[in-house]
Amino acid sequence: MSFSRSLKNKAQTIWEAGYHHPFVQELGQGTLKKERFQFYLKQDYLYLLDYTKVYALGAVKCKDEELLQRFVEIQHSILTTELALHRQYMKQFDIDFNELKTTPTSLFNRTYTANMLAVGQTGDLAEILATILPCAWTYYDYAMGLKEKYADQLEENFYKSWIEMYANADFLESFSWFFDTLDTLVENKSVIEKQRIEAIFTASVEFEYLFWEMSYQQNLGILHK
Ligand SMILES: Cc1ncc(C[n+]2csc(CCO)c2C)c(N)n1
Repeated sequence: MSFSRSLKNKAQTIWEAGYHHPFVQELGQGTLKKERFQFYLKQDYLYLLDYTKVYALGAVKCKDEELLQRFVEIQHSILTTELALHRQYMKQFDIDFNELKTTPTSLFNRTYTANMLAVGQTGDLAEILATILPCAWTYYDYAMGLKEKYADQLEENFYKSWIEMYANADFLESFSWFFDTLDTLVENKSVIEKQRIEAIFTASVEFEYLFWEMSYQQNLGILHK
């Protein structure tokens, strides 16, 4: 198995814990409390705006035109397609879009994006790919798992469009690009450098787990009750 494809196995314990987190499982069953999803939606919107900036930092470091195109394309698709679905859900929940301007970004959310932005600033392209890859990969993996596990309940599930957006086969094509690009970028790296990349990847998988936990607890930070 190639270096990039084996990264999931390196983070297996926390990867599986994320899938079994009550937020994820209840989303799959359609039983997740609306307040928890509302909290998630607002925090995730704020998260995604920062997340797209990591692609911009990657774009600055691209020496190859095709790579540059990809970074900018993915950034654009998040800013359009993915955020559009979030806005649609906000409408269903009567969340005024302007509310986002006064919603504090939770302490943990800031920690996660600050970590990715730091890798974006100081890392090379392989490290940048390693920090952003778990975001796309865990979502695809979890959404595919939920779609299959709760197939007989999917039609009545309030969160069906969320699951279907992330269990989208189009992602597969982008994954082969992610995997192949990362494998090429690590070709001449030492064992120590590769270990650093694995640690960056695993940290993002852990951050993803904690994002579910934060949303389930609706935890803005220790000073907010
Ligand atoms: C906390 C958090 N992590 C990951 C995603 C999912 N996601 C973000 S961008 C993207 C597409 C390509 O990178 C996907 C699948 C999210 N919404 N929120």
